[in-house]
Amino acid sequence: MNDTREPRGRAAPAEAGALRLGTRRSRLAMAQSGQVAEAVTRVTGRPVELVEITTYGDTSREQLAQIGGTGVFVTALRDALLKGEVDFAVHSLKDLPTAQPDDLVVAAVPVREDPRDVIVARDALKFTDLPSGARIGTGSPRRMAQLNSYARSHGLDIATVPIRGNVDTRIGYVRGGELDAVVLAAAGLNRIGRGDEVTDFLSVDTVLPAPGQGALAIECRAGHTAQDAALVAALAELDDPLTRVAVTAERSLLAALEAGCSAPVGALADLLADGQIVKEMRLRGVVGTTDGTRMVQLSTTGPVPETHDGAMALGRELAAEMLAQGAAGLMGERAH
Ligand SMILES: NCc1[nH]cc(CCC(=O)O)c1CC(=O)O
Repeated sequence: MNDTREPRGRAAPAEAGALRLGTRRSRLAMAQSGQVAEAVTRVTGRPVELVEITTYGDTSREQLAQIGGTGVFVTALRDALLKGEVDFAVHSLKDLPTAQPDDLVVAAVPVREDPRDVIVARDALKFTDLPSGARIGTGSPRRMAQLNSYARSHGLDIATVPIRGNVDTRIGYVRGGELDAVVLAAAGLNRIGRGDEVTDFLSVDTVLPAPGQGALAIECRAGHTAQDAALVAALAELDDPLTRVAVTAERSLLAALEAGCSAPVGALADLLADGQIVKEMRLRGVVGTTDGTRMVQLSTTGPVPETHDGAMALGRELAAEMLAQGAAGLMGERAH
């Protein structure tokens, strides 16, 4: 067992052996890790072994996962990477802090899933068919702000109700009759095989998704050893450059607003195509108070940025315009 790796203090992946994928054990994390594991085996020819990383958050109550819990999990996965206990990790990009640690690198951002938010409502109801007085559960200030704003401007009498918990718990509120609907991300439901429970897709014109929603990040050590560098290079094959440029712009906007993953910020970069030819990219951003009374929503359209710096600049520029319109003053509050 004691091989030559030990004295270097950092276990490198065994040559041609299994790659170790660090994962949380939640249903969503296991599903997306399993899906990425298959893709990684396809491009590297190596088996992938899932290594469950448990944290205080996993062993205590689910609530913690909501109260800044994602940060706790990301940190635990990153620690395992840095210690050499695992070779790579898969994160939901929308839960990943915008600051990138020096010793780690996002080796791939695979093709994005559906970025939209959806509702799961009783009686297969569509969003606009929810009756007067309907109660919609969501713990996200971003979703609350936009749903309440839409309801105000369209004379819809609905109430957003703050809830917490995993997907099962949330959908359980609808099945149990406590709520008329809950809002979730299409991508998460699809990944755990529950996409058929969606009763309506919210147009991104109504609710802009969270920056990076629907996209994954495959993170590795930044290539200080030959094995690390080889893995980073191999995983690059799973990168989708257009998804990466879009999420880079969205996350740059989030960072420039100095907002965290629980802030009421929506952002989406989409590509305007002419047939198969991508023509331009449009970046939209929104910030609002959770009651939906005050919103700043802007967009910009231009050539698809050709570099990382270009995508970063696009996000920063839109954020600067939003800040000039008072965005900072709308981000102070939090959901109860
Ligand atoms: N905050 C929890 C979370 N983080 C990632 C997803 C799934 C969607 C995605 O990968 O963007 C979800 C669930 C949800 O918002 O419904």
